[in-house]
Amino acid sequence: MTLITDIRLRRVLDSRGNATVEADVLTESGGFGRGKAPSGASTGEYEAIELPANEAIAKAREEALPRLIGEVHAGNQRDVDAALHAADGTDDFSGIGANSAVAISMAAAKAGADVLGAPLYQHLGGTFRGNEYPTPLGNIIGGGEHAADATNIQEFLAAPVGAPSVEEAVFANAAVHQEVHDILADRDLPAGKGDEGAWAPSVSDDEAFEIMDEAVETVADDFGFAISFGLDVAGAELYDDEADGYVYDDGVKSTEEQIEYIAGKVEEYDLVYVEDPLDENDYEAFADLTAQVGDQTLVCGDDLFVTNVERLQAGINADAGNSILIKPNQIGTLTDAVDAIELATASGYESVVSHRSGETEDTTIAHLAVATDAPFIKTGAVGGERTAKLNELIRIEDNAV
Ligand SMILES: C=C(OP(=O)(O)O)C(=O)O
Ligand SMILES: [Mg+2]
Repeated sequence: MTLITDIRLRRVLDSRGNATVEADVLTESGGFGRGKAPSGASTGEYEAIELPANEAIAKAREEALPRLIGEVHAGNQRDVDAALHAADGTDDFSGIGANSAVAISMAAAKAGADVLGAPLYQHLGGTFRGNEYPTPLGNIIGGGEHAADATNIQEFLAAPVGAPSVEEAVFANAAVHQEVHDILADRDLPAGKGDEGAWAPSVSDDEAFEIMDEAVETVADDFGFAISFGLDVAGAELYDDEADGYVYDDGVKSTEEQIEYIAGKVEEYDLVYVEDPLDENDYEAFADLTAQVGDQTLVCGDDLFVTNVERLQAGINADAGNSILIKPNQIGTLTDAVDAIELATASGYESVVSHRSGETEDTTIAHLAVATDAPFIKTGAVGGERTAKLNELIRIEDNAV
């Protein structure tokens, strides 16, 4: 029933206005699924390779489609993804492009779910999955590679840890976003938005910490539950080999100073989440910070682990971090992403399923987070390509998909 009978690939727009790959998968019994590849800006050095959309489409048509159409069942996700790897023939999807691979992988999963008549999260997670919903981490203030002339730290993320439901959590994050707008207006600080819809004011990181703290407290009082906050430092973007340290507007921090700085902020603001606080090649520094604050906060590897089981295993061996960011396009297929989540869970690491800064209206990651019982999902706070996932989570919670 789920035998793949056709795959169509096309170029569509992402949220930055760049071209990305959209895949349609059709099955023998009329099942249909559509997936779109997102795209990063602060990409990790070890990520799977995204090709220009036209090139990725041409390569996938030539190499992958003959191995999938009439050959593989969309309901067997591991077979679909193994065929994508075989068609690619490299370690990093540079043959057909991770953008073609992930679009086809997600489209096949949706086609499989369509034939089964089940929601995607049910197809991916099975009937024995847990009944947890992820807490959404909402990007509220940001800079780094996502906005010019703004904070050095890439993302200040609201974390509504006390929310009684996904719906309340999503609305709390939107309220924090609005509250920050009001605080910025009171301080006469004009702000545009970065790639993910976060405010991108020209303020110091210290001022951004203060503003976040004030905003989450105000909204927590209004909503009546705890809201904390966290960071994506995107440390690899700040680290500079020549400077031998982390380059901030107000000076360079050595690795030891960076560890001390982040540990200090975890204490001062009770941060619940710190992503990529250090460079993507520095397992040792991650381990040092984790030893200091890992019992208080999630120390999450994004560019460090790139959703890759080998890099995650190296981190587990080194006690580096205690959680992993999961971005399916960073590794190329849903199977690889789920393998990383399973290794993380088995090793006591938490998984945080994530969007990219360049996004589409695709909602697969909302389903993946629920399917795998991920405790957090990072998918913005506002903006159509972000609310596509947030609203889908609300629907999943409401049994309305
Ligand atoms: C979402 C992120 O940004 P990008 O997609 O640019 O890597 C991130 O760094 O976590
Ligand atoms: Mg990151």
